[in-house]
Amino acid sequence: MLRITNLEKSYTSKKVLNGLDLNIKKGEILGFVGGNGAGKTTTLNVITGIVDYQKGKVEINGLSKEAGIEYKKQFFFIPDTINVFKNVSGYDWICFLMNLYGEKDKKRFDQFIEKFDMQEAVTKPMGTYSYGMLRKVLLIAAFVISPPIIIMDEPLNGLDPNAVLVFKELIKHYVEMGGTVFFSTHLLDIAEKVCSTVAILKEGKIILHDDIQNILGEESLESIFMEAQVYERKTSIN
Ligand SMILES: Nc1ncnc2c1ncn2[C@@H]1O[C@H](COP(=O)(O)OP(=O)(O)OP(=O)(O)O)[C@@H](O)[C@H]1O
Repeated sequence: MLRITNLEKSYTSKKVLNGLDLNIKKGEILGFVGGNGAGKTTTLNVITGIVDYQKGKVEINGLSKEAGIEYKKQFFFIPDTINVFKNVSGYDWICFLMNLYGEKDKKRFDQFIEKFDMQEAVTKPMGTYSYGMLRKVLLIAAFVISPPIIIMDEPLNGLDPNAVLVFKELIKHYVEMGGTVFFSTHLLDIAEKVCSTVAILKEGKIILHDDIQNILGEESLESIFMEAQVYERKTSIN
């Protein structure tokens, strides 16, 4: 579904991604973890075309960014920092996105608005939204559009407990319907509960990518993560 090969990215003289390889299969819910500054956001920004890179290859469903809009239609991205049209309502904005992606299921749209408890806010300008409300609008857009892969940077930031439950439910349903999820997180307990696979990024490379069951065994993801910061473990996917 998503294949990254030998990716290198530097900001001026600082090399952040150093030959990163990652192969995400259809149906995976991949939790992308790594210490502060490991390069998670940079990786997501490279995949989604927000920043450029010096070397390597990024493909989604065999398409690279040179395919233009067809490449962009393969994913929906929820960034950590959200810039929105302040005078446009969440409702109008999602309608616009649905048109862009060719999605027509308004019934599902209404259901998701209700699930995220956004009935009142959704018709108001997005400039009046709290951070959590903006995150909910983006999640509603992602699940309504339902592209081949949903990519998210710290998707649980700002969500209340009810929204976290809805998030888990909708991810499960989306993957059952053929979707793939790739998200960065610092919340290892959530990753443990939501993800089917985990990839650990260290010094610009993936040092572990495996099924959550294989990784966990007797240990928590937290202790695996701490251990991986010290010792490199062999990746068994890729
Ligand atoms: N625009 C930029 N210009 C220069 N350096 C940058 C830029 N963006 C990120 N970096 C550097 O690249 C490295 C990786 O940053 P990145 O935000 O990708 O890490 P991260 O794993 O997402 O971190 P965190 O978990 O703290 O959010 C850091 O050392 C950061 O200082």
